[in-house]
Amino acid sequence: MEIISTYFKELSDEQISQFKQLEQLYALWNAQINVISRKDIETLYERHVLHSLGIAKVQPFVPKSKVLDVGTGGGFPGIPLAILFPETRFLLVDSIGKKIKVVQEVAKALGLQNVKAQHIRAESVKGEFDFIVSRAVTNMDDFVKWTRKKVAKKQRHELKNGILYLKGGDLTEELVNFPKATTYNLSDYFKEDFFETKKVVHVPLKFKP
Ligand SMILES: C[S@@+](CC[C@H](N)C(=O)[O-])C[C@H]1O[C@@H](n2cnc3c(N)ncnc32)[C@H](O)[C@@H]1O
Repeated sequence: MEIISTYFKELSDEQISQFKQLEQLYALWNAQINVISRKDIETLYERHVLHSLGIAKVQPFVPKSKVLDVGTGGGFPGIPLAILFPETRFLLVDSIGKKIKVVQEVAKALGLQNVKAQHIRAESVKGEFDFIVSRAVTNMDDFVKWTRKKVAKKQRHELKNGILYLKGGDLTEELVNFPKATTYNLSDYFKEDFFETKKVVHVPLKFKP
């Protein structure tokens, strides 16, 4: 847990308590429904929580903004971001119902009022969002097809509305169709080896009615 307060120094007592509770909650739920690999539970704070919060280093969310997490699995990156940004509204979706059940239980146990979790395929989600976040779901071509009509018109952040995707490795080929994409290295923010190849990709998307 210390790793989180090292990189995020302004946490309230409530946020610290919520981050602390994650270890127990995921140990409990992961034993019933495998949402993260068993060995990853030991590195939960580095590889799941801090990794998710990499998005916040690239673009902090402002109050009243709306964020969609596509293919959230057990709640990553959506749950850590929802703790960090209690005034942003998060919709976490996944096509597997039992994973959404875990997300709902975790959000309830933490008392997160700003999280809704829905069992639905990304393609069927209705609504408009400032940003669509994700990790480990699909390639950028498909992801853009799923999400391009879900971007809000009103611009409230420094970065243009669109996608903030946690990815790793060499993305040259994957991003060839997205000349406006910008890649941010998480190693610029976090010193742990795990982040050496990890990135946040920002793809601005125009509002489409
Ligand atoms: C590898 S897991 C990643 C989970 C989580 N984002 C993480 O990083 O821990 C991929 C998740 O995407 C979900 N998924 C795949 N295609 C989807 C779609 N079209 N709509 C919603 N969820 C989808 C899967 O059910 C699965 O839970």
